[in-house]
Amino acid sequence: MVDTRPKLLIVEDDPGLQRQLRWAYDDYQLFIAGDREEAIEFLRAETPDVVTLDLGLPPDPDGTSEGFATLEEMLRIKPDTKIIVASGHGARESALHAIAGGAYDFYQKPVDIDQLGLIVARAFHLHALEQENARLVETPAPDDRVLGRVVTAAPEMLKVARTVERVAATGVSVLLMGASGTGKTLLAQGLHQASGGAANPFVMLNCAVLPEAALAAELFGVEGGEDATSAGRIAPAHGGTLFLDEVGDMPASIQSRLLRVLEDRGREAQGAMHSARIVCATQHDMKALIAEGTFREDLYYRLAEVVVAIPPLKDRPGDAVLLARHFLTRHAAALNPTVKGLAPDALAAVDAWPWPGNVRELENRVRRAVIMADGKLVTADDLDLPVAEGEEGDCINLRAAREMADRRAIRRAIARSQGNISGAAKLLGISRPTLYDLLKQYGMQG
Ligand SMILES: Nc1ncnc2c1ncn2[C@@H]1O[C@H](COP(=O)(O)OP(=O)(O)OP(=O)(O)O)[C@@H](O)[C@H]1O
Repeated sequence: MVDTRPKLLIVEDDPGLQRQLRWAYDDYQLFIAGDREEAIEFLRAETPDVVTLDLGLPPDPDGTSEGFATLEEMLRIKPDTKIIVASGHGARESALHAIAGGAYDFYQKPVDIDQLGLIVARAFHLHALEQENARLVETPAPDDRVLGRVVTAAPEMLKVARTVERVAATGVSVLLMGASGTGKTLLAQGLHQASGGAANPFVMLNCAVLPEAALAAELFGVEGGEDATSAGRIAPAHGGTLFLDEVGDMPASIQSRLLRVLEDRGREAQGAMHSARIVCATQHDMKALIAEGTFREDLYYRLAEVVVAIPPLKDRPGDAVLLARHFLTRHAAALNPTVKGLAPDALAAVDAWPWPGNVRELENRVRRAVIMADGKLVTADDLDLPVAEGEEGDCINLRAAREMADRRAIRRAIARSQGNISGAAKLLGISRPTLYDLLKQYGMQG
């Protein structure tokens, strides 16, 4: 059977530690190298995503020169490898130096297997996110779209889209249930497109917003009126799709009238064929509204022949990052073409945030971040999201933490010196060329 576990390479010359580490990682395919040559061989042959590297390797087991040479060579061969370096007692300096040289993180010897396990798991997670991001950059957007404009790769949402597609052709009434911003309107539009009546109008009426009289006029028409709407959206021969948003807020009198119309329509098969198809949406628990007497049960069964539950964004693994990329590309083109992507801390933050406002919140944050970003990459700070901690709440990626702190300080100094680079450098206590180097390194604008 093919082993599909992620690959972890351990570069460690101490046989005792090798044994200890070999038993510690059941979740990964392990490769253990005792020196640089072996490590490079494994890297080329197995292309592991994550490597733990002891800096003290033969022929310099008490120094760090061989470890640094291995680090450099590995990153040259496979720059996306997440390399976690081990530093001995009092060797924090060399660990920081390794991070400046491209290592992902470090851990202190003697090895604490649990702590190292967390760092390794986080490295795999981040690597997977970066790969996903790179894949999305390369993949033309329409591949991740269903029902025309719904962007998703989550099985939970693909199932929803498939259900909508299937019912589109049948003419049954559909109730879309989901929290605010989950995409109910978008799905209703998708359903309309997928149904034969796409050439006919898509009419949306919000039952929570329209005053009762206006809602009644829209639905049932105005006596004596002459234009198309005066006959009412629900009238036979109107065709198309009538989308009743927030249907749970429909006033009682309108509920009764609508039920009568639908019952009549059910009796006249001919009329039904040409009249509008009704799609409803709600963020309320309709069964609870029925139980408390605010919504008619008989009308509910007319309107909800098929009920489609739309999962919140937090329950669609991977979709937040996918959608963030999608909105970033779209808004950057219009608002700030310098912006090209999401920084690693932004990716991790988007992935970790619970998105109480669902896709609408995500789109708003990305739009604002695209406007605010002062470099090529949008950061967690631009998105106004907290930087994601490790799943267990500890282990810091020092390089990312340092970069973020640098970015914040630089931004502040430039703002305070009103864009004057010499002034900003002075405030930061560094030379002008160093500030220019940092601006270049972080893709920021002076
Ligand atoms: N899967 C998705 N792919 C692309 N865009 C999406 C997706 N889901 C939602 N959106 C976008 O997010 C925004 C909010 O979606 P939508 O208006 O459909 O949500 P809603 O559930 O109807 O919200 P509300 O209950 O507040 O009316 C819209 O701009 C919509 O185009």
